[in-house]
Amino acid sequence: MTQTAYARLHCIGSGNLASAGIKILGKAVCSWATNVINPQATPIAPSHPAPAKAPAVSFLSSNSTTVSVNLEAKAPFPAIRALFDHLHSHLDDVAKLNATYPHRGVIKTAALHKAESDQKFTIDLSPMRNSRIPEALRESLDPHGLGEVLDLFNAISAQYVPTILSSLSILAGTDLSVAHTSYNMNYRLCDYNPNTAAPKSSNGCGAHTDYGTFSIIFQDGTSGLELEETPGIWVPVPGDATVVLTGWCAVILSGGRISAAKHRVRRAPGVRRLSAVLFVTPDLDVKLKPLGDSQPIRTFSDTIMRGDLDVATFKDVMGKRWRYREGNEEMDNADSLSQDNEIENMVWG
Ligand SMILES: O=C(O)CCC(=O)C(=O)O
Ligand SMILES: [Fe+2]
Repeated sequence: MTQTAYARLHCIGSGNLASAGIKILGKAVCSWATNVINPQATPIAPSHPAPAKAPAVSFLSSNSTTVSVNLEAKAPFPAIRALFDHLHSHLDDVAKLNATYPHRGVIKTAALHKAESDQKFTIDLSPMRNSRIPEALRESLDPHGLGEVLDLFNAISAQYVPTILSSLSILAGTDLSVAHTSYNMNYRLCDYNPNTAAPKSSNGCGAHTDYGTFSIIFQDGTSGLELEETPGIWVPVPGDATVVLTGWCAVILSGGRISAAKHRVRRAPGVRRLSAVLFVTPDLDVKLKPLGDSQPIRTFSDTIMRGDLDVATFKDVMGKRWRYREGNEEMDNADSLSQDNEIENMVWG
């Protein structure tokens, strides 16, 4: 993959990131950082060295969990658009792809017939990376954008995941890379296409906090992504920004030193928006409890402190809610709790 353009990347950060080689640009750094990091905590350098050329960081908003970083990477949106366009008009290829992963499906199209769910189409590329897709089928989709998209996924993972983990380790005060040895990742393409069951609905992606360690969100220039700065107050993210958001696993592993931003995507009638998200999660067998020897700065549930919850179980609980919100799975007790409510109960007790 050739990388020619600079993208703005927003990720969790603070003044401490300077010691990871990341240049702080925003004046609001310190006021924001105190919301994320225990000011008393002594940062512990992670065991792996920071890369020589680290991305530059600036702030997205005064007190949310996001800052912006310059990255030499950009998602191939023409290829992503071509892939979605091909699949929207070749339902036989959609059926073939989904048959390779019958458990969940590769392409989610619930928005075509469910007006209440998130009004978007998604393609999950992790089954393709795991070689579940027969070579011939994969190759037949390469000219329609798949090849380019997978190349980008692999390049970004190799180039930026260790850098971001390294920076987050400083915020966490402990080496998070020990919980990320297997590169447990998913790469998801999203098409907020106006052509769904509810064309006028503004609900592109319902409010949620990602469950993993962090997610990198690439956008095609179209706005719609919003962060919850304080409860009920939503701040729009510029449509041309690339964003790193931390998730629940980062909150737990860092003993509460890292927080996680709730976010959502709003649709404008008739406007198509594409995004590509790289989700990074701890290894499935990792016990979700604060790592390292430092005292957690928040009070976690007994289940968390005992280390009774592993990543695979957490993913299972969260995944059911996630698929319900996206319209891809039914739930018996769906009305009683939201995705975040259920996770909050597990994490805080
Ligand atoms: O499409 C976006 O910008 C964000 C999507 C998202 O938050 C998610 O898939 O978890
Ligand atoms: Fe998300």
